[in-house]
Amino acid sequence: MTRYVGLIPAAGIGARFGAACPKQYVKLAGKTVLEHTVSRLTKISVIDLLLIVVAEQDDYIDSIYPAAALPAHVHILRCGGATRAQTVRNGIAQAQQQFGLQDNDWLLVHDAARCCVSADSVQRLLAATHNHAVGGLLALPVADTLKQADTAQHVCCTVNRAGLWQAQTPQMFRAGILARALAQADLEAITDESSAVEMLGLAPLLVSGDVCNFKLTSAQDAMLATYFLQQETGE
Ligand SMILES: Nc1ccn([C@@H]2O[C@H](COP(=O)(O)OP(=O)(O)OP(=O)(O)O)[C@@H](O)[C@H]2O)c(=O)n1
Ligand SMILES: C[C@](O)(CO)[C@H](O)COP(=O)(O)O
Repeated sequence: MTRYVGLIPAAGIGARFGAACPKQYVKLAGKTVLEHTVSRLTKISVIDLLLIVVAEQDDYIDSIYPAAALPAHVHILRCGGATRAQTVRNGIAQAQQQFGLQDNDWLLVHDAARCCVSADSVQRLLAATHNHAVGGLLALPVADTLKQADTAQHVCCTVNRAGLWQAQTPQMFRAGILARALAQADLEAITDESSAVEMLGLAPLLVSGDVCNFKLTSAQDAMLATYFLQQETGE
């Protein structure tokens, strides 16, 4: 039977965020970013295995999730890599060995840093892709006019935004396709799963996401994320 497996890359250092700890461990609306993200994905009932991939030397995770604190289908893997793509590749490899991840299983890769993802948007992705030959990702059509900057940060041209989308996560692919794509890709160069799959000559489906599913990247994002999180908890 095909499984739906969630994989949360949570091994970054949050350099652009600039906090004293990696941004996935920053507290917003009473819980860490990671706890919010995990809580949202555990609400997706079709996901029957959820893997949190942290850095091998992660000093934070055990205090947040003491051994018995996680639901039975949620597991922590200490195999994060130097890049996000390496973290995902390492997580897939360990999932194959430790949890019998099969090529036909669906894998939903979701950034720990996207802690405001809505269950509705994940359900839209699941509904749109569960019979799709390749898989797909949540994304937003570009709404602003886009400028290409020169080295002096002056406008050198305006980019035609027609047909341009901003990729979000989850990005959902059959485990076999994604494993093959990541085995062939330059893991220092790609910044999402879809780009590796595209390099196989495949065309992932774009599924409309939500503006609240933005990625916590710099410190100024914390206020907006807190706002969205408080809407959810009604605080
Ligand atoms: N080697 C890495 C780098 C990133 N990530 C994860 O990938 C997601 C998106 O990456 P990004 O926003 O770039 O996070 P950081 O790499 O931590 O941020 P920065 O680039 O500012 O250091 C985050 O949840 C991050 O924890 C990861 O698992 N392994
Ligand atoms: C995967 C991603 O969130 C899609 O927009 C984005 O590519 C991650 O980029 P980052 O530089 O690792 O944050």
